[in-house]
Amino acid sequence: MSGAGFPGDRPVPSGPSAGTSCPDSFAPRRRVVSSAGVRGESEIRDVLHGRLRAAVFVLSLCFLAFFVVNAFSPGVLTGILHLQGVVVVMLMAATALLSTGWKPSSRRLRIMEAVVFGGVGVYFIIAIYLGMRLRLGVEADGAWQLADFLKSALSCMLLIIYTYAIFIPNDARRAARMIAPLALTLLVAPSALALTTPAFRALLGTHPALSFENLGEHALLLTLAASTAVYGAHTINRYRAEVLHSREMNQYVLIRKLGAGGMGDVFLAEHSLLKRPCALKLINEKLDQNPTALARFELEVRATARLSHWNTVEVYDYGRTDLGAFFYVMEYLPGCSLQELVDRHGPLPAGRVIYLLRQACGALNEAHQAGLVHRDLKPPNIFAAYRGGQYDVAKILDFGLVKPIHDERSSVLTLEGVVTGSPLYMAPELIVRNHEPDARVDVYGIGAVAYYLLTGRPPFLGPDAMAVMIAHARDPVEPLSAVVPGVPPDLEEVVLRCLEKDPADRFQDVVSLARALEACSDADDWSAERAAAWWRTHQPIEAADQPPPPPDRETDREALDSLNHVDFQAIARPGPREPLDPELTIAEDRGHPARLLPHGYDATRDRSPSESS
Ligand SMILES: Nc1ncnc2c1ncn2[C@@H]1O[C@H](COP(=O)(O)OP(=O)(O)OP(=O)(O)O)[C@@H](O)[C@H]1O
Repeated sequence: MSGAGFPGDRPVPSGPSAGTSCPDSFAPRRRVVSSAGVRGESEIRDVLHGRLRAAVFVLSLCFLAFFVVNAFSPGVLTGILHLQGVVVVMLMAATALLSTGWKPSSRRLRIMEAVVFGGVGVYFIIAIYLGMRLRLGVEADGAWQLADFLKSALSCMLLIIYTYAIFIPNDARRAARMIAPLALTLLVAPSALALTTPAFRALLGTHPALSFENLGEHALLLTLAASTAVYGAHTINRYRAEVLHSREMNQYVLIRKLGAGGMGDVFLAEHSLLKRPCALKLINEKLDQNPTALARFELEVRATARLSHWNTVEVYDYGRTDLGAFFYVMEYLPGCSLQELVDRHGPLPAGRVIYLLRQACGALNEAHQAGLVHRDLKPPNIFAAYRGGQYDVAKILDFGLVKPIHDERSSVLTLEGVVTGSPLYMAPELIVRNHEPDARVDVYGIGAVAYYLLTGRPPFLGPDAMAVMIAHARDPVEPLSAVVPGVPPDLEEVVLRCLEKDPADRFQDVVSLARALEACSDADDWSAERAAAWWRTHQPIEAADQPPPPPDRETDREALDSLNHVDFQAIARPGPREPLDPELTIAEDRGHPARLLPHGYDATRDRSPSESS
């Protein structure tokens, strides 16, 4: 047991001065490598490259067909024919270029896409303008010819719009940004003609062929086509995203969903090469569009990655999927959160609370020494995990609200509403803002979590979030022994001191809090052995979450022998990958064993404190 009051056999800072006297000991030992993003980027590029090539090829065939038909039709302007010929040659050249080994960046591909479709739009403006002027000159049935011409121009434009929507991968917003100007090109030429040609103006709205009802119908059709094209692009994009999310995310294979939080879904996943299980948190699509939420997400990842304490969840990686969704990967924690532990088994005995929270203090001490305050400590954010062959290893996660103590920028980032964090466990100074939040906010958080673990309810309850927050700021907390008889007085005193309204009246840091917990009479009442016995009887950890068995030496030797006969060329040229089959469920496909914790677990089961000990 360390002098700072933190249990566990891992190297942890051993005193209040650990961080300040030797800041290097808190230097980041892990680095977040966003390799996933790198691979995702090349995948996006490849998808875009192939799709753009197909789109340009289809367009060049369509334009070639019209060029051939027009070349043999009388009455087509030579100027338009020449222009069409130029467009055909350019589209074919672009198809040929995209079919060579040339590997442009995504940005260049997007520029090329804009040039191709923008060029087609410009061609349409010129061709429609010239074509309309030509037909206007025909004396007898000019207006009817003009209307027919507009109708066929409309059909061609619909073909182009749908080609764009089907082939080019886009989200709805980007699809709209490209499709709307394409659709509007149909309005540009008639508007220009109306401005420059009085004869056309005279026909507009008066001649039955150019009546406003007729033109309005065209406009309606165009608007509907453009809207369905945008919606279609969005749907294709989302369906593809769902298929990808359901199976693979860069180099991670998703096995099953672990749960969902405020920022997004969490999946049990496996690195495809390392075969290491991990938890992958995928940020919500809605938040994806929100720069503040994204900044908060990155802050969460970076803040956690700066910490190296055994009782802080380890971050392995972060990046973006090929569709641009953010995710990060952390160590997978077999076990459950303290919230789930109390939900399933009722309030915890004093010794176990002390055992878990002293470890949490160790992790927080490192964060505080590094200038970070968690600010959102709550039972769901602390895990009782099975790690390194030990049970009840406390792990702090979700550093989403971590705030560097003197970082103005990040304090703004956490301000998405009036206050951030869970109202049930929130320190008064976060609500009243009469005091700059510092590490003592987390001392309050630990006290509130301890209150919940010992009594099964948070320190303050109320009809809504505001009522609870006001209670934190104003009302005296009900003594724990009044809620649950039998809470040891010394532990109750520690918890109530953590929950003092004025930070000056609390423990001034988590080191003194850990020492006070260690000094409680029940501190030695729980141990690694007791934890192991409890988990075995109450909630066995599945074999899938146990360390893998030692390797079979015979198999190893065979594997080594086989290395002498490796077909390196085959490795350099991997065969085609099996297509994704959205019908398969992830778990079935992976042949993964059943869940660690069954869904629909009866929360009222095993509720008595005695049973949970
Ligand atoms: N590293 C992990 N290992 C195992 N399970 C995890 C891990 N991280 C999260 N989970 C589980 O995934 C679910 C969602 O976690 P998450 O942290 O997003 O929830 P939350 O704390 O409610 O989120 P938030 O604080 O953003 O509102 C929870 O049930 C949690 O138990």
